[in-house]
Amino acid sequence: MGMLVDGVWKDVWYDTKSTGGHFKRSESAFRNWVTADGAPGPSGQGGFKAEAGRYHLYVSLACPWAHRTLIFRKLMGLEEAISLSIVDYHMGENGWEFRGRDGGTEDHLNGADYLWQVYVAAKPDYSGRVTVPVLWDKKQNTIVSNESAEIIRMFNSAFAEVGGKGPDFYPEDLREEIDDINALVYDKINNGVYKAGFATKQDAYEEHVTELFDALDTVERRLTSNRYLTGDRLTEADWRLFTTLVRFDPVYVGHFKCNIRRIADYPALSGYLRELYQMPGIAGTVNMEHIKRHYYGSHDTINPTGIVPVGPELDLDAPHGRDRLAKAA
Ligand SMILES: N[C@@H](CCC(=O)N[C@@H](CS)C(=O)NCC(=O)O)C(=O)O
Repeated sequence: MGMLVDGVWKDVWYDTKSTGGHFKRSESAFRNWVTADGAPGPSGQGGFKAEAGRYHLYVSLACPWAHRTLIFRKLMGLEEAISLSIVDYHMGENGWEFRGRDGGTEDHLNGADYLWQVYVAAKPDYSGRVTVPVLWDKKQNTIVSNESAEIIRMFNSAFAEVGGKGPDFYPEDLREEIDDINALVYDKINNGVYKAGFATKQDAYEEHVTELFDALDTVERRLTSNRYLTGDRLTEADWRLFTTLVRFDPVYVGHFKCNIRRIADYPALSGYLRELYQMPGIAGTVNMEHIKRHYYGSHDTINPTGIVPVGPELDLDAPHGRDRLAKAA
């Protein structure tokens, strides 16, 4: 674990001293958008037109943020159009690295050993964290974006004319509702598990773990009468929640001490998790070995022995029982 300072790699853990034991996530630095015609998107520079074969995605199979982008690449039929490299599950003193073992790959494109080298190739004096996912442009040899929330919107809509297919997961008429639910889910659940798990003071941990479970209770109530978060249509809000839920019982309950309840204890959330997992193509994006080995093996300050627990037994293929709620539109 570390970061780049003026293009030089430094092995440092997150600073929680200056924030009273609270983990504060940094803003993503590369915020350009691929668009259908290459016009600038909501932020950054223009010039990134959607073209088949032009873009490359770097992911970790362990990471919930990168997992979103892998799901959208799959659901929008972009596997041929957007090539992929997968970092090793272990993140050590050099940060994310390419080792080509157990489902991880080499860096097919830039030939890097470490992901930080890809960031330096894009911006030689880059300072900041080196995170996955990364969307790389082979034409301009640079990083388009390292913000998963924005990459999934690009995959959702920019590639329709170059082979992208699939439903619209961010439909006009639901945008306000999706944005509202995303705000809660991001702050209290997706990032909430990290705020609990990376806290270094008891009161900081307790504050975030309590907020996390309040938010899970809210979402459970919503999913008791709604098939999906915004009603009967599956949207990006659901996929954003899914990548945290699927990691919850195997990792966050133990490793991040998010153990007030398990997802298995929530009837609606656990059925909903199984329904999403069982949708075509999704199980193939979930690699439980990478997920467990990464978290338990890479955070020395939390789990110094690196021992990976054997359990829990999970059966994500069990019937989900969600059919009794409204059918997907
Ligand atoms: N805002 C980013 C966050 C990505 C992120 O934090 N990824 C983690 C892996 S789960 C990472 O690469 N962390 C390395 C680090 O912070 O040094 C996004 O959603 O794309």
